[in-house]
Amino acid sequence: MHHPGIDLSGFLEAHAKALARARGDACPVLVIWRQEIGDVDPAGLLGSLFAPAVRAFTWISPHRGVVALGAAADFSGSGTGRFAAVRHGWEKAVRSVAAGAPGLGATPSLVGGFAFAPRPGPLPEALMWLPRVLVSREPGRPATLALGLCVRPGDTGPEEALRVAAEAAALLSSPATRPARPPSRPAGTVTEIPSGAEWKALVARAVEQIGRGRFAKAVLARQLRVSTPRAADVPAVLAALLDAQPASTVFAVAHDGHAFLGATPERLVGLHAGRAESMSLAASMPRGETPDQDARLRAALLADGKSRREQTIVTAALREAFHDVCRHVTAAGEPHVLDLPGIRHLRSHIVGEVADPETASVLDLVERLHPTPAVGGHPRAAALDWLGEAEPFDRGWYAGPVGWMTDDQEGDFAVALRSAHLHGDTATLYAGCGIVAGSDPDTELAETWLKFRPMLTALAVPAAGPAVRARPR
Ligand SMILES: C=C(O[C@H]1C=CC=C(C(=O)O)[C@@H]1O)C(=O)O
Repeated sequence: MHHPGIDLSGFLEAHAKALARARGDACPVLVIWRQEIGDVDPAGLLGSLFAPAVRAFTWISPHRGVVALGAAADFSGSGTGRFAAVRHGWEKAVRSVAAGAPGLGATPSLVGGFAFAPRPGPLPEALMWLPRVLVSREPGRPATLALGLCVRPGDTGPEEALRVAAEAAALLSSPATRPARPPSRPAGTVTEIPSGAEWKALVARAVEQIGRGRFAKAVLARQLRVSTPRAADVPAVLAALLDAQPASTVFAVAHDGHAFLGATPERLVGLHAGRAESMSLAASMPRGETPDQDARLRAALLADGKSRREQTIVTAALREAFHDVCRHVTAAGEPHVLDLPGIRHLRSHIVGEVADPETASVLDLVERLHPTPAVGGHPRAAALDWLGEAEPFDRGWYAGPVGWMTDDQEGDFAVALRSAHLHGDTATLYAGCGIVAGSDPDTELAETWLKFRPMLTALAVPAAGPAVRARPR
């Protein structure tokens, strides 16, 4: 890996100006220093990112890699206003930011995400932050480095800036090798919450509620709690996910001794140069064992009326939300099949131009879209109400928005699916299934195992055990 050194004098100059301003105005000033650093692969830095008690972030999609270390300033919020609170907090902060290299302003500044529901859990219900060190790269372009720092009126000199620069230098000079996969180890105990039988009964209850007209679709989730002999190695799990799921977005948030990570195929929304993009992803089918069987299952998914209805509900909701804030909305009526290792889904794209790019914020789009009927249900309120009664756990950050944004309120958020929450020696995995009229409890239960499997494999939990062996259809 070859990269130009950090422009320390430029960063220190920006810091000195910010310090003068902080003293003059008697209030803190944020500094963001950006520069191009050439040929640096964010995924190659994962091995040095996840030290205990350090805030860290990863978001690596086929179109952008972002890794970040430490936090210079947090932006949070609570309750139903949490998205707007982060948006306004960041808007206000940006007005007084002292930024170097403004030409690189379209690169990520804030990273983080949101819990599924507006409720605090082990991780906050909303947490976006300005990292101390952020490396970002789009394929075919040089990587950029962003250094973040909060300068306070009482600061005496550049010590903190020098520490940030040293953290960046240490990260960039870390060996650019992906960590080795962890050796397979005994699973310890695996607990299903709720049990397979109980969850199937809930699926049947959802179908009954649908029959009574309470809602048309609800995405019912369950947990797998895996306790392992020792804490999982986050970089190794991420490396395994990157290897196995190249078409997905591999993400991780480490905060306060908790890590939440996964490899999701679903993009919630991206806003770039005034163009908003989302996807309608729903309905699942396993991959075949042979090319012939695989082709048959693929055709069966496209032809399956129940699957098509399940996905159409998502497309319609996205289209409606896009029409509220965008013009020239295009949403393909016919879905494509997204083939992933072990599983496939129906997918279609929704694109629009935001009506007012000057005032648009990706967080406004996130707020409007989340939770889509791919993870909540339809109608939204009725489905969420029932899920709140039915699911015997809090979803935490599972199925919530996780991503990044720029100084200009553009950015990209994925839906945190195929994910796990790691704390100590416990990994809590999540999987949910869209239930509509005609859903079959046995098939849905088998589908949860298809969705758990990539994370179980990445955690090196042996694929034995009666439940893990269960195969659908
Ligand atoms: C809710 C999940 O998947 C969603 C995305 C694609 C297909 C889905 C399904 O077939 O039910 C779900 O709507 C999950 O993976 O936990």
